[in-house]
Amino acid sequence: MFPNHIPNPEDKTAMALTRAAVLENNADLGVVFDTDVDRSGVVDNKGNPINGDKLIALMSAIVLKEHPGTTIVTDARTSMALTKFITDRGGNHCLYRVGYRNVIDKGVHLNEDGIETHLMMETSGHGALKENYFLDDGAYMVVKIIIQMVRMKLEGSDEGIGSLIKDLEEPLESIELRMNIISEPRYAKAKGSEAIEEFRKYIEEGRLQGWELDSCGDCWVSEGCLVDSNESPAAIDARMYRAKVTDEEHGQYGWIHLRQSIHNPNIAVNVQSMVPGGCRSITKSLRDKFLLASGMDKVLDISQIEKYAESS
Ligand SMILES: O=P(O)(O)OC[C@H]1O[C@H](O)[C@H](O)[C@@H](O)[C@@H]1O
Repeated sequence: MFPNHIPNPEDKTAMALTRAAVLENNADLGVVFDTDVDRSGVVDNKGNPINGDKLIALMSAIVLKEHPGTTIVTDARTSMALTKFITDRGGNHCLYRVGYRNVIDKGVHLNEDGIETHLMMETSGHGALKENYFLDDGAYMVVKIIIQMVRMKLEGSDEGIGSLIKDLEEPLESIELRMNIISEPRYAKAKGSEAIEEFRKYIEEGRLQGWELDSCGDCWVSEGCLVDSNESPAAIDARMYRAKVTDEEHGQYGWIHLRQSIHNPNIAVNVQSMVPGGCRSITKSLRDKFLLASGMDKVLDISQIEKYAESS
């Protein structure tokens, strides 16, 4: 396909062109890799793109058939629906820090602690399996998918691989915004870290009503699993916290995740909501009750937040 699109399973054009090729050729599967083949995405025989959360769900469905009850580690940008998908199949979902190394290392440590963890995947398409020596390996993921696809065909099913995730709901709303750190480059990391810690403090002090630092069972998204007795954790490369957002009417209807970008002097804000307008109201609260209230708007360029909060 190259050079028709950039090699990236998160890229809409890459997925759309692969979808078109699958439909045109009546193919069983389309595959998208990044340049070094550690990230992957696929397209099923009906042309449905399977990347991000959907790829994690597909791999979870396959791995949970082979290893019932296994723990699956992902980064904390996955949907509430993915957690439900995994737990409905008897799995345990460990939400962890963004960055594929963090996600894979967490799986290694959980296994060392006797918590059987067969799959570690990031929404970016990075993924590793215990059986493949925890290697970050997109090609191995796709081989597993092809084997499952052939198995289904041999069993007489023409439904295609996408049928394994047909009950995965999609978040109604999902956004990512960025706030540049206003600072000389050499101070940007420290300022970013300060902003994220302030965010945590505001939530812990209950200044954002209905917001609570997110956990999954015994795990804290920010710190990793409490059961993890790893004595020499890697230095924290970027600070990040996810908060679940609830109200009386809906219970938990969304979450917000703030983190220092791994590559750039900015803060990434991810928000998901299961109710209409939820992302906007969460963004407004972030602006009014945290960024403006704490004075962090002087340290961060909040123009994207303003624009989204005021859009209709
Ligand atoms: O922090 P960002 O710029 O959004 O990048 C985040 C990404 O950084 C790297 O590319 C890592 O390989 C990914 O695992 C991670 O998801």
